[in-house]
Amino acid sequence: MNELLKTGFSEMGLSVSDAQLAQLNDFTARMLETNKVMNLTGITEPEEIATKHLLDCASLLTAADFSKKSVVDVGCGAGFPGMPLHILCPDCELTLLDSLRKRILFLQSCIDGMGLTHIEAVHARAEEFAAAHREHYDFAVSRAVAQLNVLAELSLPLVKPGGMFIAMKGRDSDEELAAAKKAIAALGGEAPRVVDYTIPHTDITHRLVLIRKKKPTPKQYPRPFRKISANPL
Ligand SMILES: C[S@@+](CC[C@H](N)C(=O)[O-])C[C@H]1O[C@@H](n2cnc3c(N)ncnc32)[C@H](O)[C@@H]1O
Repeated sequence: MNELLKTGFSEMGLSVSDAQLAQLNDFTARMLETNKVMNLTGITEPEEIATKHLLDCASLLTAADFSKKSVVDVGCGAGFPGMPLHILCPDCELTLLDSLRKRILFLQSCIDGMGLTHIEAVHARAEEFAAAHREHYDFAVSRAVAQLNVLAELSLPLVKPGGMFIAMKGRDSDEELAAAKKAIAALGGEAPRVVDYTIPHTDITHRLVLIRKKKPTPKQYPRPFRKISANPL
């Protein structure tokens, strides 16, 4: 796995230390061990973890500078993209957020066991977390959580004006983006900028959707989840 990661990061223009590689391995081992008793990931081959999880998530670092910035990972699941992002950029202030308690307990055990700092794992629904953390973060990031019009209402309220929401999507997301245009504008976001990338060592092309927040989100958002899903913006 280390050779794949080293050459992959180098292809992406990212530098990674031996200590960071060891941490990525440590996190992977903890995830696979816990995955035996808890559903964390369907990807269990080390090579696939390297490409489809670790290198994929590292693509965020090619699009923005997270150093010393506050970042929330909305719907982080087993820690993606947040954990690799934080291991590769340890001075970002990261909040891992998920509505499933057992995944947050797993992540807390990784934070404690690996001695990580500048990172917290929070059990909450994003739309409820916004009540106390509205416009608090420089960045929100998210992968594989919801359609963009719904995800924007979960994520953009957490971002400061001038900050950015980055959604990790597939390359086939043109229609989804078009359908989210109105929602993004209503929530205070600028029109998205899209960056497509191919994950090193694969022929998989994914997409970063970068949404700059230009003005505060109106107070009526986010709505309770039943309203968001029944009547998406
Ligand atoms: C398919 S998983 C994706 C996990 C991870 N982001 C990844 O790419 O591997 C979606 C995660 O989003 C979480 N989730 C869904 N809706 C949420 C919400 N409103 N607030 C917080 N977490 C949410 C779920 O509990 C689940 O862990």
